[in-house]
Amino acid sequence: MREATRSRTATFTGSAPTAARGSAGSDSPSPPPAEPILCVRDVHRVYRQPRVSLFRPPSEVHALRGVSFDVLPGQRFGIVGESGSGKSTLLRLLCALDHPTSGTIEFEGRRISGQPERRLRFLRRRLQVVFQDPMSSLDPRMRVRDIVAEPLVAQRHPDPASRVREVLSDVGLPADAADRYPHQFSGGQRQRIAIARALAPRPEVLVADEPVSALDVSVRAQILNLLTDLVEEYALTLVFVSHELSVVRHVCDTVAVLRHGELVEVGTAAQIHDQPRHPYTRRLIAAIPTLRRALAGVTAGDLARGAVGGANARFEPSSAPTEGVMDSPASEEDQTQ
Ligand SMILES: Nc1ncnc2c1ncn2[C@@H]1O[C@H](COP(=O)(O)OP(=O)(O)OP(=O)(O)O)[C@@H](O)[C@H]1O
Repeated sequence: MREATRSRTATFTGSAPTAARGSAGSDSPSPPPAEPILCVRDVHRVYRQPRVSLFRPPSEVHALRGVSFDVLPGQRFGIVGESGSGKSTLLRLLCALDHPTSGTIEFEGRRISGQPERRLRFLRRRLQVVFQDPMSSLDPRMRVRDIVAEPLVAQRHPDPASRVREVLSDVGLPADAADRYPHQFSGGQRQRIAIARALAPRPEVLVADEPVSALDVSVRAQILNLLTDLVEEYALTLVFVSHELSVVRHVCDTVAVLRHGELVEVGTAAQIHDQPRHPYTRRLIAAIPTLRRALAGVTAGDLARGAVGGANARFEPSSAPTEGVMDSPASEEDQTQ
């Protein structure tokens, strides 16, 4: 059965260059292609449910079906798909929090799939995750200082306290935030804490799992802006998972479209948006309300270059990608001072 599925597998390599890496002049010889930082090959994940009663036979869910792609250093790689398409499953595999039923995943050429935890220590600092819901990802009994310091202590950082202060400032939180507990913050601020914790050990890869979808619409733009700024500042490789193509389009330079556990299309964000090849991608684009579609035509690169709305153009709440109404001003709640 696995073989039958494999034969339907398409292989993609996300090879779009990032804006950050820039392009050589037409006369210069092109630089050698970068080695992928993440390499996913023919990955399947089958969830097997044991028989729980005489009347309930064992069942299987084939959540990923032969997924293959590369993520290059510095790339902002978006994975988009509807609910149940396998995004969270794929994300857990990329972070080695779960392992494929078959296929391989490598981080800088070192296999991380199917490895015991003791062989994954090198990965834990270098790849960090921001989860969807900051309320459930932050321990309510711990002060922010200890939450953010956790990965630093694990790696025996020489001065966790000063690194905590530094990274809290990087995410726009006041210094006294360190003494408080997660419930004393707004949703947007809690996501800033989660981002601070992820960035504290200075990872090379940041994986973000629907990082704004649990947030109030009025603070989503602020968190997206913060993430894109920090990706630049920390020279991160970003893997960004979302069910909203318009969000992915804003944040990422490369987009992979996942449907029923298969990658149906991978391309530059502009290609996917302007010339989608797969009918499913076209349906995702058609599902973006018209105004959003026009705004989604503005690339993050345009914004960064100041080609739209001046040099300091930002995602505004009214243009921030969302499913819902986004025209309300940024809430006072998320002001950090
Ligand atoms: N632990 C599990 N046991 C059994 N089936 C699972 C498990 N986790 C996920 N699935 C199934 O695998 C498929 C893919 O689920 P997954 O959560 O990866 O999708 P998703 O795209 O992240 O969805 P959502 O956006 O709703 O979170 C679904 O059919 C889901 O029911």
